[in-house]
Amino acid sequence: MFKINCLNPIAKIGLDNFSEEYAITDNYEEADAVLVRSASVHELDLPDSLQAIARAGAGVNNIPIDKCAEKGIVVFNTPGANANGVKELVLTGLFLASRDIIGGVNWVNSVKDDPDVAKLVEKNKAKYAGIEISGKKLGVIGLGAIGVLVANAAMKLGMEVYGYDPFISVRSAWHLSKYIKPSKSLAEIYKECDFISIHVPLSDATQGMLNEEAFKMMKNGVRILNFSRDSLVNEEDMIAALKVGKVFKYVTDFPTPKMAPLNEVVAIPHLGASTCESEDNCAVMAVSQLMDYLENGTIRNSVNYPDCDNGYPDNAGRLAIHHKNIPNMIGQFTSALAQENINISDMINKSKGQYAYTLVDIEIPSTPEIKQKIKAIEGVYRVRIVK
Ligand SMILES: NC(=O)c1ccc[n+]([C@@H]2O[C@H](COP(=O)([O-])OP(=O)(O)OC[C@H]3O[C@@H](n4cnc5c(N)ncnc54)[C@H](O)[C@@H]3O)[C@@H](O)[C@H]2O)c1
Ligand SMILES: O=C(O)CC[C@@H](O)C(=O)O
Repeated sequence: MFKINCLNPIAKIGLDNFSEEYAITDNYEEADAVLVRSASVHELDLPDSLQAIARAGAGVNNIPIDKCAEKGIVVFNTPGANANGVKELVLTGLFLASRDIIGGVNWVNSVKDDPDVAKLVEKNKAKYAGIEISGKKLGVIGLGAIGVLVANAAMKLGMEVYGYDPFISVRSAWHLSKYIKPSKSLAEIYKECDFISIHVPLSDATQGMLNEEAFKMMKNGVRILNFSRDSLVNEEDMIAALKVGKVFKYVTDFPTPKMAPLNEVVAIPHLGASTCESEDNCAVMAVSQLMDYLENGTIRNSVNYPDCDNGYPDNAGRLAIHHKNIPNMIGQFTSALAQENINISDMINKSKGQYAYTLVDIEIPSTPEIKQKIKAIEGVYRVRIVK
């Protein structure tokens, strides 16, 4: 029986896919695997029972992925599963940034009981006027699952779209419209674009990338959209740029105490992935990946371990070994098994950065003694008996 703990509410359609071999537990400390959305795992201990964490979503900055890797805990996410939900809100954001729609609606609410409201509207509406997005230049930074959908959709709405992503995947490149202009530098995006939307993961490399230096290069009155993570933007620098009108509107899915009260900021309560469809897609994908990992040792869409699939374990035994990606690990595994006169019937080894993963199928059922022998090898983080 595998015990699953949910750190956030997870869509029922996903949880319903767990077979009777699984039980949902309220006790994180005894969980074999955890499902999470935005709850932070950084402050939590990682119990020895924990084998996997599945993020029902894209961003994994709420999970200590290296610490997990070193304990042999595989961290999954669900690439693309909520991308359409986010894209639709980004399109909404483009329109909210083009005229002061929120300011105007709030003002109408403040005068709604006035019998002369219709006259007041005609007298005051100019304050909330703006521009059309058609014909304007949009810069999309990060052309992954979301960025590509945003770029293609904005192009269809008549925008001239520039895209920047030095690490674009083949899959994304396939899906990107040929009408999107590839930018060679961020500077080109900053200098050319009337609207800029950022779709990169938060990391040491991207933290604070929209800062004073970047704003200096931008057009006066640029509109900036951030549906990725708050600290991609340097808050003080953004506030300064808003005050002088360098940035006309900042639309963000991540309100902060300093940003939320500003008139030039449209602060949305992290709603990007909050649609029935996105929540269902993420839950179904996360649960499927967890089950395949727990039952077969298969890794799909992990952010700290490599993809690795040796199918259903149809030999007598299977060991899943998490280890450092250094020379002579496989040699030591095979020697250890040979010393016990155990024949290997199949084996697969994959690596991702400094971490590696080996699935070894053997001709006898795995035992705690075999597990212990492999675990004793220097550089091994975890050994799991799959079968
Ligand atoms: N608001 C929400 O509810 C919501 C929902 C989903 C995702 N997100 C956020 O959006 C981010 C993107 O999601 P996604 O599904 O498109 O992820 P993704 O992994 O498919 O795409 C990210 C893209 O950013 C690119 N990239 C990385 N560093 C870059 C850099 N320095 N400059 C330019 N491009 C760079 C990568 O090459 C990749 O193509 C997530 O990491 C998450 O933080 C927010
Ligand atoms: O789960 C959510 O609501 C937010 C998800 C989103 O921020 C993500 O990175 O996928």
